[in-house]
Amino acid sequence: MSTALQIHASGIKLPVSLIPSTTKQISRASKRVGRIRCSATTPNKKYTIAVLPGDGIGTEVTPVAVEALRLAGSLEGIDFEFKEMLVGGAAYEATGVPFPEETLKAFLESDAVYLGAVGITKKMPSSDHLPKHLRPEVGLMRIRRALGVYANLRPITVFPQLLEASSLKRSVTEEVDFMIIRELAGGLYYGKPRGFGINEKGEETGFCTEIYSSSEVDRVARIAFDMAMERRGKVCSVDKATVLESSRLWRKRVTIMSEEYPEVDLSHMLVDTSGMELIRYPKQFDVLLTTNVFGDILSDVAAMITGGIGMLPSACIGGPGPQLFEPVHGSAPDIEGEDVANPLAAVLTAVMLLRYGLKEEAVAKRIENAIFDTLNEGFRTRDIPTPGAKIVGCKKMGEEILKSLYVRVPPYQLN
Ligand SMILES: NC(=O)C1=CN([C@@H]2O[C@H](COP(=O)(O)OP(=O)(O)OC[C@H]3O[C@@H](n4cnc5c(N)ncnc54)[C@H](O)[C@@H]3O)[C@@H](O)[C@H]2O)C=CC1
Ligand SMILES: CC(C)CC(=O)C(=O)O
Ligand SMILES: [Mg+2]
Repeated sequence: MSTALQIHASGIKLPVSLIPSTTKQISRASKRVGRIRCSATTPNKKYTIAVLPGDGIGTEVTPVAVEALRLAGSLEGIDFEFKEMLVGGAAYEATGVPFPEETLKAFLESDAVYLGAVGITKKMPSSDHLPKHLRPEVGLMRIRRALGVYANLRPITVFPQLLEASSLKRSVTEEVDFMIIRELAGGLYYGKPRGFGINEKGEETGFCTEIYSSSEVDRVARIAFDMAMERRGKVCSVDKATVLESSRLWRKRVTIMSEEYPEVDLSHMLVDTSGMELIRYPKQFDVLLTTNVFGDILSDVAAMITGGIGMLPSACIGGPGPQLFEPVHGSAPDIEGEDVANPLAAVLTAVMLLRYGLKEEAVAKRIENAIFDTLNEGFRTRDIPTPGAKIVGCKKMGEEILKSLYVRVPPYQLN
């Protein structure tokens, strides 16, 4: 079905006058399109979301997620206020620091924080000339710290439409569905001492410290065990306990925690083996719990099961206030500005914001269904090609998701 389209401020085209903000508008639109089925009422709930597009493709994929949230929310009687803020290289350029005070203040008034990506860009292809505290990535690390989030949920879910998009065989990837839980607030990325020095031979050295305390391990392990209870009851804890003291403590605390969860089957795996097992037989995993650095690396490996890094969303949870939601990918300077980035990781991140942050499952389901439907219609970005697919850009993919939300919603998916 074709609908007139209007260019929204974000550059994404929305179906004209199908931008419902009131019940009347929705029912008018519904009559015109004839296929809209929704349970919208006058907006009765309002959420404020701090939105930080960041750098590179972060600025391209974030508007898609925002428009999906706005539209799906309005269909469920939820009104979002989006407060756009600076972070990373964009913030450094405008304010001289990658994490400005105003951005932090905005967090305190928000119900959730959404971040696109930070990092190097075509304009700033390296940040090596900057002191560490001014690098774009430090903006993100500070945000995670400021929000007190310590568990990063990275679901590895294979869409059946994308089985041919993976570099792995269908028989390996089919029906894979597991959750990587990456410790996010400690370990190698934050440990002290760290820095540069000169050794006894007069050579330059660089050093970092991986340090975990028992409480840091316990709190993230609890999230993993609780999640396993809701899923298939298995936790695989990944470490390098044969070599690292920090991993020995990790393994000990996870084992102690497992005593509180007799229904959960706990196993331990060394990180190098886990890299291999993720590619050999990923179906064995249900919840994969691991440290900050191992989780960072293994989730990019696991991305290839799903088709690519453009498919992985994440939720950073556990903090006392608003939680943080960010796609797993970075600023991708190699494709920045070309309108080819895959926005699905960003939109799936919006789903996680709704599900884990705001507990608005109905809206989350609407967006999830719209993604499913868009893939069913054959639309793909170029990073996830499948035979016979229609390869489209980032904006067009966004428009198709919005159309799925409005127009193509299969009846079985809604009330
Ligand atoms: N959460 C964050 O903000 C993250 C930031 N970074 C930063 O991003 C910058 C670039 O790092 P890279 O190693 O290049 O990692 P990257 O994730 O930005 O890109 C890796 C590769 O995946 C592709 N890719 C990434 N996202 C994609 C998408 N949505 N659609 C299609 N293709 C996609 C890129 O084109 C590139 O070839 C660095 O400054 C890094 O520190 C990296 C990872 C996460
Ligand atoms: C700034 C980096 C630690 C970001 C990253 O690679 C990630 O969180 O996956
Ligand atoms: Mg990473």
